[in-house]
Amino acid sequence: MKPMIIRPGVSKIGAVHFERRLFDSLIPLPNGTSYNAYLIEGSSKTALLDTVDPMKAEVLMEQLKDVSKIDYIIAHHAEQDHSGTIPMVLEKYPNAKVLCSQKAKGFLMDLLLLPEEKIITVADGETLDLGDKTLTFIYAPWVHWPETMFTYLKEDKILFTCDFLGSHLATSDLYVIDRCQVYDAAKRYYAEIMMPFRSFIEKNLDKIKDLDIQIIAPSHGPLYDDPNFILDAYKDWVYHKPKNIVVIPYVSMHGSVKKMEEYLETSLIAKGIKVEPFDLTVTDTGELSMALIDAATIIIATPTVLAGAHPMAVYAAYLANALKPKTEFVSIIGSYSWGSRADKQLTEMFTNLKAELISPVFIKGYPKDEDFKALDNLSHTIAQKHRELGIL
Ligand SMILES: Cc1cc2nc3c(=O)[nH]c(=O)nc-3n(C[C@H](O)[C@H](O)[C@H](O)COP(=O)(O)O)c2cc1C
Repeated sequence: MKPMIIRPGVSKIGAVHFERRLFDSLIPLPNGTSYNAYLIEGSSKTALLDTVDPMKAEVLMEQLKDVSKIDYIIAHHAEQDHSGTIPMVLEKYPNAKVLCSQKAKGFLMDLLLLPEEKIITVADGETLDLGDKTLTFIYAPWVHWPETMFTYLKEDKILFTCDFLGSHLATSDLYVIDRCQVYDAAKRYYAEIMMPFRSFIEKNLDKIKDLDIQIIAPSHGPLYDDPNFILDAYKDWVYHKPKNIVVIPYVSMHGSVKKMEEYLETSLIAKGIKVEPFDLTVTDTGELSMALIDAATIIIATPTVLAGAHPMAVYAAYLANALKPKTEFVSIIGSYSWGSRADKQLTEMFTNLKAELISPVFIKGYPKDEDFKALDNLSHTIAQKHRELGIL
């Protein structure tokens, strides 16, 4: 892909990775992704903002073919999808210096084996003069690593936010065109990457609130020429209370737990509650993570396997606990035949959640009348809790 001009002297380069389907050997990428780098050519100095994943190094090097000098490589974040091609760029431009936060210096040396003398650290708020363009570095710790920083380009009112506010979305569009598509991709990205750092996101949103921003340029996905589109979405995901939604990740081997889940689902819907069930055997973890953003209640549903919860239910509980959603209530439903510690095992996993535990419903075998009554009670309790929270 050819460089795309954002403003005179400012272009988006980097690579769009349409065919990639898994990130960090962990995160499904239904829409591919991109590694956005930016070239800022001032009247006296030239800066390259981030690089690309080494898988796409040749795309970046081709774009730099006619760029005669780079004075600075700004490394916003040491993760290799942005920093991994720095060594190759340094080989082409041996006089270039890498500018990064104090914390990033060690990471870049550890991860990429960059020589110390190539790196200059910048302080929070420090500026860099490129001639007719001025960069201000803004430390933004924990979105999503501790060393992350943003760059603000004063003359053009562009904020480069690296992973923050980005989306895993491969598109040839420079800016957001299809808002629904980008909203979904950005929400998925927030859920999987940013949600565990909600308190830091609040601080970082606060830090940039007085900047005059015309364009937000993240390191993944299209740029925002209407910054409020993504800022308002983040405010909703981060600050607003959870919604009247129960997410039920479930797994069933022979139908007992499935029957319990269906019964509970019907009972909750009848009370005016939205239910989002996820059959864990076929669930895209990104879809589940997105659902967790807004869910007031999470119910994990599992059979007993080797005295504990089904491994897929363990994974769902682990994920919910690791992502730290705003969820207010959690519970477990499940089935066993001779003995189980699955409910205890799962409830003990929710160490990060500030959620109230509603008594689990754990039954023997296939559900019977008294078990349906217990599920009705559970649904009644959830409705009451949602009412008290003011969301039902
Ligand atoms: C591989 C396997 C291991 C099981 N291990 C246990 C166990 O350790 N303790 C127990 O009480 N039941 C155990 N069970 C029985 C199931 O938990 C029980 O039949 C439950 O009702 C299954 O729910 P489902 O129909 O939703 O799969 C096991 C069943 C299977 C297939």
